[in-house]
Amino acid sequence: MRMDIVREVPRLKPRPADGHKGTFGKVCIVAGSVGMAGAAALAGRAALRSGAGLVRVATARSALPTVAALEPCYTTIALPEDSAGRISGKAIGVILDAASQNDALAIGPGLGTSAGLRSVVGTLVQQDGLRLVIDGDGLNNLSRLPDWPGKHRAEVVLTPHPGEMKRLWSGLFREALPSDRQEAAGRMAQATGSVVAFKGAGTVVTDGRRAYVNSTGNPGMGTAGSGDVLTGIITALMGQGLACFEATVLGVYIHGAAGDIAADACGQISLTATDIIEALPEAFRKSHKRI
Ligand SMILES: NC(=O)C1=CN([C@@H]2O[C@H](COP(=O)(O)OP(=O)(O)OC[C@H]3O[C@@H](n4cnc5c(N)ncnc54)[C@H](OP(=O)(O)O)[C@@H]3O)[C@@H](O)[C@H]2O)[C@@H](O)CC1
Ligand SMILES: Nc1ncnc2c1ncn2[C@@H]1O[C@H](COP(=O)(O)OP(=O)(O)O)[C@@H](O)[C@H]1O
Repeated sequence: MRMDIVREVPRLKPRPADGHKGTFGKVCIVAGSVGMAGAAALAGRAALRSGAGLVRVATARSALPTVAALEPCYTTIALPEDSAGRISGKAIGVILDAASQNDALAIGPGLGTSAGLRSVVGTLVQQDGLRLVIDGDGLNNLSRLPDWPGKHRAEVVLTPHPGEMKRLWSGLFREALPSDRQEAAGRMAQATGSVVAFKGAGTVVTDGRRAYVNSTGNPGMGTAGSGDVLTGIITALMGQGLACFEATVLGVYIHGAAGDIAADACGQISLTATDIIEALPEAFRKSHKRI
């Protein structure tokens, strides 16, 4: 597969002097469940540290007090839940309202999987004009909807790790996942009309035409919640007006750079996803010297 290799990482524009929180993007993150409130908080907090003007975290009603207590700077939206404390299919109306009121929406971190969640994700990908990041269990629910690429109208970014990629792949293709990561990501992007960030050492970002292979990051980032942080970063960059491919390239680069700064400070062994968020200010300042 031939794709143009992108080597330059995009940058955010300097902030206008009269900018305000409405200028820098409203984003909503649909995430979390009882037992995985942390995933929602990590994504929401990472979005704040990545420059979104307003961050809303929509989560299962029972998980909300925990999610809200973990960070005072985002607001929260309580969603109807099922008996296991996962967001239920009945939440779709509130989620569609949130989608129409925000510049970008993410769904997935810590959701769990269920028929109700599958129908929520399936409905979201069909929304014209929606800019949507799908991660974690959002991808696991999506992989059980084999006909979604033919129906999708939203601008979609998929951020699978190898386990999620395998599930997505077997849902769409009757063949094994190619061992070449760039080929796998490129074919997934072409078949689905999405931007794909195939995560791992040397994350590949592609829209099926262009490919970027990331050089930042380290094995210390193989730690619970690290990918939830990436979701928040990419969503915030989309909220600030970057196109899906550019936001994903910059997001993956900054996430790895923050992971490298965090590893310098506390070592790869002790590094946690929270440390990556704490290192985002330095990662942005190094790469955006004038902002
Ligand atoms: N604090 C919280 O609330 C947290 C909540 N979280 C939330 O949990 C949800 C489930 O996500 P998850 O990734 O833990 O489970 P899942 O999708 O079954 O994947 C595991 C499978 O994939 C594979 N695999 C993974 N990476 C691989 C790699 N690099 N290379 C190769 N294989 C790899 C792995 O294979 P194995 O190595 O075990 O053979 C295993 O089979 C999700 O919504 C997330 O947001 C988490 O973020 C944690 C913190
Ligand atoms: N060896 C590595 N080198 C660089 N980045 C890594 C490495 N291992 C993991 N990462 C990054 O850490 C993140 C892990 O995400 P993910 O597996 O989704 O974690 P979680 O589901 O726990 O949030 C990805 O962005 C991945 O690229």
